[in-house]
Amino acid sequence: MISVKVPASSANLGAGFDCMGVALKLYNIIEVEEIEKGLIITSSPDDPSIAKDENNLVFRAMKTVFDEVGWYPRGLRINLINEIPLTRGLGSSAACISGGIYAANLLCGGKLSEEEMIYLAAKMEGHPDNSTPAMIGGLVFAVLEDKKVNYIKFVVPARLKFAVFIPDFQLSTEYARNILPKYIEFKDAVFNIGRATLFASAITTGNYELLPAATQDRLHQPYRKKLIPDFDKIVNLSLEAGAKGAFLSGAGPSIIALVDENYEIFEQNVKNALASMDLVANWDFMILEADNSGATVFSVQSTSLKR
Ligand SMILES: Nc1ncnc2c1ncn2[C@@H]1O[C@H](COP(=O)(O)OP(=O)(O)O)[C@@H](O)[C@H]1O
Ligand SMILES: N[C@@H](CCOP(=O)(O)O)C(=O)O
Repeated sequence: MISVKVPASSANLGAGFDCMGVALKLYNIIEVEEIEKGLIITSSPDDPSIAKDENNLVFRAMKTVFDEVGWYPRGLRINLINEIPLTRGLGSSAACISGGIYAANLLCGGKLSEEEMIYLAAKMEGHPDNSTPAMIGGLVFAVLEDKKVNYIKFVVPARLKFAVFIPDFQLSTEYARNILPKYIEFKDAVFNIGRATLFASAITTGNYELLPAATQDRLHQPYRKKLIPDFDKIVNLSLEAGAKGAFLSGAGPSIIALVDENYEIFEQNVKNALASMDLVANWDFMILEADNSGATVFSVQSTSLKR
């Protein structure tokens, strides 16, 4: 059996719609093994929205690898141990896709290169901003091209923390993409290019004072925040408590605030405020570090059946 550990991820990071994302230290584990025949899928905690047949996202990701390399297991057992909350903007689907591709590649003897896996994952997800950090870790700047992903991975220092606010309701990425406008104004495109460029420079040079300005967005948040009660309240709370920027995580509904080494004071202030605020949803709160490793093998026992 092969066990693969794959991180959550937060995409967009403010202005970098579909091209920036970071892996986070919150993990799903995918255990796979070749069996004589059939497909057995188990999941814990169990969730009715997780398919247990060929529609399962991890299985579908694995199948893209088998189709690509022309090797198929006789049968397959998949066990999913999930820590990443579903449909909350923390890359649960990217974790399934990148982790499934990574596990399938191990099962078939490592026929695909890392670049090929990154491309297959981004193609399946439709954008590379979650799938690439889920695969290789770090904070990634990535563009999906015709046949490859062009990307740069930045190894995130431990002093930068990610304060994650997770509400008790879901928002599917598909839905949150469909409500975006087909066209945007030229000035909004200019606004975002400036902020995304500033973010890339500020984060890689450690100029965190620029992050509140660099994480502003006009491409997706103005439209999506209407679907997220409390969005402005949580963002303002974070900024008042000293965050270096606060924004929607991926398509939402989770919100992320960037915090530096003063995170313990930030954490205390936020927890106190959350307890007394009048909010529509219940918001879970946790402080995470970036994961700089991506999908990794947890353990390998025997891999596939003898042929
Ligand atoms: N652990 C899992 N196992 C199987 N499918 C999953 C798992 N996690 C997420 N999914 C699939 O991904 C969907 C959520 O994807 P999406 O709407 O993109 O949200 P997210 O922001 O969490 O990636 C779920 O409805 C489910 O179909
Ligand atoms: N760039 C995408 C990112 C979606 O991330 P998810 O974690 O919400 O699936 C978008 O904003 O649609």
